[in-house]
Amino acid sequence: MGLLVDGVWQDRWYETRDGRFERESSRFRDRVTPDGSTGFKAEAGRYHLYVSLACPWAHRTLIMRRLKGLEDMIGLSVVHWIMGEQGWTFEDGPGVIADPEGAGFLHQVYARAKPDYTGRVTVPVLWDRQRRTIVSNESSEILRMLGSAFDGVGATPGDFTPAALLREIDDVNARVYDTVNNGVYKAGFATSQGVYEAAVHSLFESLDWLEERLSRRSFLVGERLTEADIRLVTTLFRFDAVYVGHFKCNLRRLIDYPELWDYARALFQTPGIAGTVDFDHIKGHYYGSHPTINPNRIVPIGPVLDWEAPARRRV
Ligand SMILES: N[C@@H](CCC(=O)N[C@@H](CS)C(=O)NCC(=O)O)C(=O)O
Repeated sequence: MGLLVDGVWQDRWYETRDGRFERESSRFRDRVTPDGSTGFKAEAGRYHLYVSLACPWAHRTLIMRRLKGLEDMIGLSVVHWIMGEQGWTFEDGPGVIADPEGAGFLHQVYARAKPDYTGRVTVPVLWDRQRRTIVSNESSEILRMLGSAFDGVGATPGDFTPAALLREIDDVNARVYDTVNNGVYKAGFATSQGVYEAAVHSLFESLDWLEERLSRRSFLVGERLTEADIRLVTTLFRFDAVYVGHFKCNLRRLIDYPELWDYARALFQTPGIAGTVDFDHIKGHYYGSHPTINPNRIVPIGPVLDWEAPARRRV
């Protein structure tokens, strides 16, 4: 694990300030648009997505690529689940899909885009084959692009951010991002008791709030699947397998929340989504890549969860 400094890889663990993990903001923030006014026009075959199947941020973009039927239009590379001294790699293994240009490490893809890049080397990455650069490495923005930019060139119809619901989607996303998606990391990477406890309390207050919300409705916003659901569920998929144990988010498990558990299964069973979930990469990554938390890298066998058990909700 490390980062690039002026294009040179340095092996370094996350630094915390007062015991607090602070997520660095993404550096590549361009946009693909239907008309190409940003310099990145939506075209079939032009873009390539780099993901880790372990990573909840990358997972959202993979789900959107699937739901919008973009698999033939946007290429895919999948890194190895272990993030070691060289960061993400393309070392061969089940489920790994190599870089089409033969990079061994993801940091080489970043350096290809910007030879003097300084910053963390994260997934997901949306790569432009034509301009040979990174369009974006910010999952929330890649998600929006995949959700609509390719509609004029053959994407599957379906709007996951309808204008009438956008304000509410953004509001739910903001709380879910801070306390749930990133909340589990704040708890897991905390290096002081107080910081850990505060993160866990905020996380479970939000899960209680989501449980209550889902007792009155099938999905987070409106009576349909929206981007807000896609953003929440990647954390729920990982919750009992990883966050309860490895990140010590153990006040309750996902399966202790009847509505959230039903909701997570309904999304899992939505055509196409189960194929994006890889519990071997998920467990192998977290338990194997964080030596300060799990120095012996032993991967627990359980929990045994029945993701195929019928859900009351239907997407
Ligand atoms: N804000 C970014 C965060 C992405 C992120 O942190 N990804 C993690 C994997 S779950 C990563 O690649 N970390 C490598 C590192 O921080 O060095 C996004 O949402 O796209």
